[in-house]
Amino acid sequence: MFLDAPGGYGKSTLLQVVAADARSKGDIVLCVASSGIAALNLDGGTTAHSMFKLPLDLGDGTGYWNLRNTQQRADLIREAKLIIFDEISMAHKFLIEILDRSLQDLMGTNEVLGGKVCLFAGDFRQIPPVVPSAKTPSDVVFASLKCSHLWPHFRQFRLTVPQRTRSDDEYSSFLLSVGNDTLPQHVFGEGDNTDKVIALHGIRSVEKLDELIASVYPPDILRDPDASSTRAILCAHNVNVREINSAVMAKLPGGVQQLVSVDTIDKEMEGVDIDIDTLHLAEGKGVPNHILDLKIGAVCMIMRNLNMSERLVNGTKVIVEGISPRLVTVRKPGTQELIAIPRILFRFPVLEGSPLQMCRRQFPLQVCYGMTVHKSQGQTIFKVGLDLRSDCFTHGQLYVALSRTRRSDDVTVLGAPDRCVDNITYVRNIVYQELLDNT
Ligand SMILES: Nc1ncnc2c1ncn2[C@@H]1O[C@H](COP(=O)(O)OP(=O)(O)OP(=O)(O)O)[C@@H](O)[C@H]1O
Repeated sequence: MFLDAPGGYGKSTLLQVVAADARSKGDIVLCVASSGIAALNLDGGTTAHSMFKLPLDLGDGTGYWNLRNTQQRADLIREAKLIIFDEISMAHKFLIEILDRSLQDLMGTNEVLGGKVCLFAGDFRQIPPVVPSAKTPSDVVFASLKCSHLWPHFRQFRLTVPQRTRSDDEYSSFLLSVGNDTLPQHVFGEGDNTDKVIALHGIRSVEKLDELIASVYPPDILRDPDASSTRAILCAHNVNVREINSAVMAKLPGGVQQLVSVDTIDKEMEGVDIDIDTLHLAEGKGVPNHILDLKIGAVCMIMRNLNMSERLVNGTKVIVEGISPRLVTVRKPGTQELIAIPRILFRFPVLEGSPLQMCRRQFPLQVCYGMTVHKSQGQTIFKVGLDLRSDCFTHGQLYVALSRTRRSDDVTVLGAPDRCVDNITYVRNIVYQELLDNT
C-alpha cells in the first residue's frame, strides 16, 4: 500500500495511529524511514538501513542482503505483521528493490516484498533521493520508487485534507500549486540569461540578510534557545547556511569557544605527502569543520545517528550547555537532562571523488540557525526564513521549504536583489513532471 498526500496532510501522524492500533492488538509492526530524523516521527522508528541491516553502498541495485545473518533480527522480520516506511519518496529505488529481494529470500517466496503487508508513505512533490553522480534530471527521476518495477504493485490511498496549514486555506492552495507547478511563470533577464520564476505572493519579502535573521530570530527569541530551536532559516545551498550561522552566532550573547579537530591522513594512505593545512581545509558531506565555533546556549544539530533509542540522530536539535576540549554537554529542547557528546571519527575523501581518504576527530555538531531545505523535510517548523539569494536547484526544494510552516504569516523570504519587485519575491521552482505523473 502507498499512502500518498502532499506535505503536511498528516501522513506520518496516520502511520503512527495505524502502528499503535496494530500494536495494541499484539501485532509486531516495524517502523522505518529513509532518514534518522524522519524515523523519529514514528514510535520505535529507525532507519531502513538499520532495521534491515542493508548495505550503505547500494551498488547497481541488483543484489540482495542476507537477512538471516542476524538470527534475532531475521525472526523479528519474519514475525512482523506490518512494515511501515515513511518518507519513501526520498529513498533510492535500489534500496526498496534490494529490500524486496531480501524479504523474498527470508520468507522463501517470490511474492513482492516477501508477501509482507507493507504501508509506505511519501509525497513525490517533495525532494527526491539524493544521487551524487546525477548529471541530468533523468538521473534523479530514474532513482525514484516511481521508476521501479515495484511501483505498479502498490495500491494507492490518498489523504485529501491539509492538516499543518488547516488554519490558512489560501496558503494550502498556494502550496499545492507550487508542488504541482501550476503557478504562472514569469521571465526575468534577457537573451541567453533568462530565467523562469514564480511569484511568492502573500509572503513577506525582505531585502537584507540582517532583516531575515531579525524576523526569524528577534533578540528575545535569540536569548531563549528552546524558542530558537522551533525556528529555522532554510537555504538551498550550504554556503548560505554557513553565512547565516556565523551571523547568528555573532549576535548570541557570550564568548565563542573554538573546538579544533585532529586531522590525519588515513592509515591506508600513509606515505602520501600532503600538507596538514589541506587536511584542515577539507570539507566532507555530513562532516563537521576543522574549527567548530560554539557558545553556551547555541542551538546545534547532531551530524550522525548516535543513538536511535535516545533519539539522538542526524538532524536532532540540541542546545549547548557545556564546552570542553573533550566533551560538549547538550540537552534536547524542552528537556533538562544533560547528554555528553564525545568527539567521533569521520573518514572521508580529502577532495570530493578523490581516492585519498582522511580522518577527522571532531564533535558531530553543527550550529543550526540556518539549515538546508533537505534537512527540514518531514518537519513542522514554527517560523521559517527562506534564504533564496541562490535559487533552489532540485525538484521539490521550494515546495518542501514553503510547506514546513502552518501559515503564510510564518514565512519570510530573502531573494536575489533583482528578483524583488513591489515587495514580491520571484524565485525558481524546479519540478520534474515525470515524478508527478499519477500523483
Ligand atoms: N488528523 C490530524 N488532526 C490534527 N492535526 C494533525 C492531524 N494530522 C496531522 N496533524 C498535524 O499536522 C502536522 C503535519 O502532520 P504530519 O507530519 O503527519 O504530515 P505529513 O503529511 O507527514 O507531512 P510531511 O509530508 O511534511 O512530512 C503536524 O503538526 C501534525 O501534528
